[in-house]
Amino acid sequence: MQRCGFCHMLSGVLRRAMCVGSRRGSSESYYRELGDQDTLKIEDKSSDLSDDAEEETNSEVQTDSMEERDPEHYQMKMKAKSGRFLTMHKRRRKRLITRCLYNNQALLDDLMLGQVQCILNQSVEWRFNAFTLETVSGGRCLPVLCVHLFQMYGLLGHFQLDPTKAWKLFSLIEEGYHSSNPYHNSIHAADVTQAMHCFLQQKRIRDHLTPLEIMASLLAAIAHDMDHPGVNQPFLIATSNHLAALYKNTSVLENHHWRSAMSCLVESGILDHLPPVPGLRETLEDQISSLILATDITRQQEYLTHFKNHLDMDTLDMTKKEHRHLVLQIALKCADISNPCRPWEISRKWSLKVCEEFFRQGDYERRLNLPVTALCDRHTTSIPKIQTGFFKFVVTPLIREWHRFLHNDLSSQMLYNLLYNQNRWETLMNEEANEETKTEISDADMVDDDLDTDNESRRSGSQRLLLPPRRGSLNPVKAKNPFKDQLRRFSVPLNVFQDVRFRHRERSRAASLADARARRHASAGSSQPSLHSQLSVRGHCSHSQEPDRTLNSEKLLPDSTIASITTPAQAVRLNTVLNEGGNLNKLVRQKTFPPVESSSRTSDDDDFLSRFRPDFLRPMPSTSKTEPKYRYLVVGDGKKTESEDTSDTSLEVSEPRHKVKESSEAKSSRRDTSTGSQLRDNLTWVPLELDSDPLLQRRRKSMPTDVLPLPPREKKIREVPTVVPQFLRRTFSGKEAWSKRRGSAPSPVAASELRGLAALGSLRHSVNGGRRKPSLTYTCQQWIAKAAYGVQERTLQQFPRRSSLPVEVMTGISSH
Ligand SMILES: Nc1ncnc2c1ncn2[C@@H]1O[C@@H]2COP(=O)(O)O[C@H]2[C@H]1O
Ligand SMILES: [Zn+2]
Repeated sequence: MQRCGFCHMLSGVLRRAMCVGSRRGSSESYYRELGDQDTLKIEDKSSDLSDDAEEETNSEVQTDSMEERDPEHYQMKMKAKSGRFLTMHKRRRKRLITRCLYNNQALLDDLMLGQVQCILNQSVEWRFNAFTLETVSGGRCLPVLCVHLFQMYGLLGHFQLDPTKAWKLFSLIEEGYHSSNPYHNSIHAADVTQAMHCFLQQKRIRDHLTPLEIMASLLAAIAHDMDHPGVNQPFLIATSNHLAALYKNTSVLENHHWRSAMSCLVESGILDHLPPVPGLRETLEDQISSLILATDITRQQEYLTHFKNHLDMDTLDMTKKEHRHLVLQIALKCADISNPCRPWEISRKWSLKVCEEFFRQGDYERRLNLPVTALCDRHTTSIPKIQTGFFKFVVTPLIREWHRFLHNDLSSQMLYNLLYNQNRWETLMNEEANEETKTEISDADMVDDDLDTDNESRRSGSQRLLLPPRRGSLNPVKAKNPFKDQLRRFSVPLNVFQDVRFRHRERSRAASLADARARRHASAGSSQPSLHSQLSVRGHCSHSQEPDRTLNSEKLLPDSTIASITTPAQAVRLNTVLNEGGNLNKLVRQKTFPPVESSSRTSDDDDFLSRFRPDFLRPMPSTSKTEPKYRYLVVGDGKKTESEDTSDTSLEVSEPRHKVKESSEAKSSRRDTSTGSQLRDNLTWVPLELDSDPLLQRRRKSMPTDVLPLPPREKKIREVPTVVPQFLRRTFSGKEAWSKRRGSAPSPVAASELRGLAALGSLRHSVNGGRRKPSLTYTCQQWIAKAAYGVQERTLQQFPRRSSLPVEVMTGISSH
């Protein structure tokens, strides 16, 4: 492509400006120029990308003759070109030096560009390691990989995308990921993108895709977890996060991910120069949103059944747009949970990271005095258990179908790795179970000792009944055991541990077990570090060493996020971006938890919490025969409506229904170039104080809270709604604003908040006090339900209806 001197200079300035804006500063910013691969590539090369590309093209013309004339010089020149990255700013100068020393380029170049190139060359292989790319690219794995792929597929040329804007887009998306998340960070995005790239390269798919579908698939993979807060949807619901209210507790995170992605598209301006094909942009946006929404793991069964039906009946026709889209949705789903299918060393690393994130959430829940999600409780579950269950009930069913579809080397390799890895986790799980059994046996003996010498007067009557005193003669005194003061006695009923002395032991058990394991591994000369000890010890320490502080959910969220909108101005701006119409208070972060004192649960709490356990995954009972069981929110034309679904809500599947559509005005308003930064401006949070509020009295009159004598924990929970009006009053500090809000807003307590309360009382998994014996699970959905909510076969009807909650909470039907 010909460029005049002015354009040349301008593009240089733009690039520099882009790098100045980069989060990581100029010293780590660099810009990758062209790469070509022998893979699927869009043919249209009408517009090329940069002057360096031009240089390359020109120089290629001369290479043949050069090789003939001076082979040695030619070889050196090619080596110098092997790391084709240009660095900016200071690095540009350094780069010149390394160019002179091209013989030792890999050693001298501090960005290790040779290695980056080398890793990128493997980007179509299944053994690709995103962690390695992250290391060699100086922490920029996502934009580096994306530019490489966009160039490789010829998307930049085909859609006339400005490469500087492309780089900006990828950098913005990368910034949107929280590097503080152990799992949901930009490395995960790169990993999923690379997996998606592998799938797109499979013949059965590649031969049918349009450039638009390729671009949508890649963008969806890149942004599919953008701005993930590191906690799951039930946590957001339980803490009444405003996103949960905004998206009606439905695919909350996924909705947020795709909208965040859209904001980056707008802000980067990458689509400004799309060819003027009517509907191109809308189609691209629709595809991205639909692909990202499909990654909601709780809806896996829907998609899987749909896909399976096609495979069973052999009706997939890749020439049909809808069928290709379904295949891409499944491909992205597979890519999203493909870490168990990677080679063991890579897969294991992902497993540790995802579990670390789960356990962090469990710690937050514990500190917030919330019921700890089963999957996230480091004291009652373990990594091998989580992995075995996840591999077996979530990943295997999906990958098996994927293999049925692809039926080639890639899918065979994935399945092979999956089974191999699963086997390894099962072995670890069995080892763990054996260790626990041994520990229990020795514990039981020690407990006998303790109980013999214990002061009987410290026990309650029920404890005495459960654990009658044993005669000293039956329990000869043992040699002093180093673990004696640490181990929780699994063989003893839990209520024995209401004794403070035992409680301490319960908390210490994880550490002591881990210590024991670590010692065993060390003595066995195991070269592999014990992952039990790695995580349990770390987890235990972090928990036990935390000073008791006043906590709230905002403080505990790992990062400040878009989820942290606190002022009406911010809410208005976000509203403009989303253009969903009125009801601003939905967008204001609603604090529903009182500043929880970090305190341990009492048996009263346990009693209370075990009474209420709504199941969010199962159909809610309808109040009448004709009433729909579910309602899906459809946002269209700036209005909110509810579409009703009267179909059977069992695990059998229907077409994916959740689709948020926007009006064209909404889209055009989102396209305002300032909106992306508006979204990202909302990255602050304000600590909120909570006092009691007279409004509470008014509101609570409508709710018969005093029907039941309440245990202290429940009282605390019911006081939560006081916080909302108090907070809102503070937020809308002007009198006018306050009255304005009151005028347009629904009653101070929205159903979504009440759902949060219900969740609060419902997620307690540990009905037997933490001694969970996992029972058999059969399907992915059940596994997820069990893991995330601690719910298995029980249905909502089995739980007493809370008289203090309106019927909407029990039926799942929004009152709005
Ligand atoms: N190895 C794993 N073990 C357990 N859960 C996982 C694993 N990999 C992915 N997941 C879960 O599957 C979810 C897929 O969607 P997300 O990436 O949003 O979040 C992911 C995790 O919650
Ligand atoms: Zn993901």
